[in-house]
Amino acid sequence: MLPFARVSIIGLGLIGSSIARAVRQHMPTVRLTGHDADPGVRARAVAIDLVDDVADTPGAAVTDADLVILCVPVGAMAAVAAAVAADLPADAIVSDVGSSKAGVEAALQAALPGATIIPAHPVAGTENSGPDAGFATLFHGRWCILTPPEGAGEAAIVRLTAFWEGLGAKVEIMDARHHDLVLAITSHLPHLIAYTIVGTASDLEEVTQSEVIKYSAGGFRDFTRIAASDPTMWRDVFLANKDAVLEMLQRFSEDLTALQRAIRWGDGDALFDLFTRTRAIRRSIIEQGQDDARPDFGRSHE
Ligand SMILES: NC(=O)C1=CN([C@@H]2O[C@H](COP(=O)(O)OP(=O)(O)OC[C@H]3O[C@@H](n4cnc5c(N)ncnc54)[C@H](O)[C@@H]3O)[C@@H](O)[C@H]2O)C=CC1
Ligand SMILES: O=C(O)C(=O)Cc1ccc(O)cc1
Repeated sequence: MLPFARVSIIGLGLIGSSIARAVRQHMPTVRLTGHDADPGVRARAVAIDLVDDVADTPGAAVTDADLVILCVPVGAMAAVAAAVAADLPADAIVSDVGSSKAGVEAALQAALPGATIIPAHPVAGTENSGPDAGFATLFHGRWCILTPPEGAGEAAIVRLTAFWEGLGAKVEIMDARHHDLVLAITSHLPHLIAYTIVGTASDLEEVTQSEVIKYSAGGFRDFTRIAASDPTMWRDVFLANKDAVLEMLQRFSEDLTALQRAIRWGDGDALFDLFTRTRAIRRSIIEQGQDDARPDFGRSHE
């Protein structure tokens, strides 16, 4: 039996449209309703037949839903939750897909007192955005972390777990604060570093932009993919996960200073030891089959 019969998706960009496509593929009898604040996105959702109904308001999108998933930037979660509050069925489960969790959990609980709220984060995505960027296989074999608030009912957690597993994801349950610390080092800081290095390269006076583009082999090229990620989404993530990101940034700066010293003093052993340790980490990621460099990643569209 399907965990939900009527799913409402608010925010029809990369993640919302990927969920819609995955639901269509894996749970074809589910009735899908969607809403997006951008009229152009709503029109596109109708044109590509993304969902069964595109609602003009957030309230109209949730009136008969048994699962509502908020797929908007984390800074917009509070406003969207407030906008659906009056029309939310009493037995509906409200979830989200935000990349940071503690702040979103607090915002949803404040806007929707008494509602069943189970925040979630599918740790899968690309640097692209919008309804055309999504694809049905995005969540296949990827982790989706649920961060149920204290006292959340077991039945709701079980149903949301079944939903994400039905879309092909592997589910893990975690405390929201711990989630934010883990993701600060594995996702948020890498994005910050990519934004920085690409910004630094574009500000150089002695190296032209065309040289940077022309000679961007390997390393720099990979950074530019990450640094092409959505500005609104990532602005919101850094503001929302401020404490954990600053903590990780502090540690990173200390390690970078140590590396700077090793280079200055010609300490080849220190460099070699670090690079040997990091190579082993990459190899264990590949051994566990979690390598995003698989040929179809981010390119397959259903
Ligand atoms: N991009 C990625 O790789 C991943 C993103 N996430 C999270 O998923 C969420 C959505 O991200 P994407 O789908 O990538 O972004 P996106 O930019 O592709 O889509 C977001 C959509 O939300 C709409 N929107 C913004 N404010 C709204 C509001 N107040 N009411 C209704 N619609 C509104 C926008 O018009 C846009 O169509 C974010 O919270 C992000 O942190 C999670 C995992 C991966
Ligand atoms: O494109 C990439 O490499 C990503 O890292 C995608 C991504 C972005 C944000 C998330 O919260 C989860 C995954």
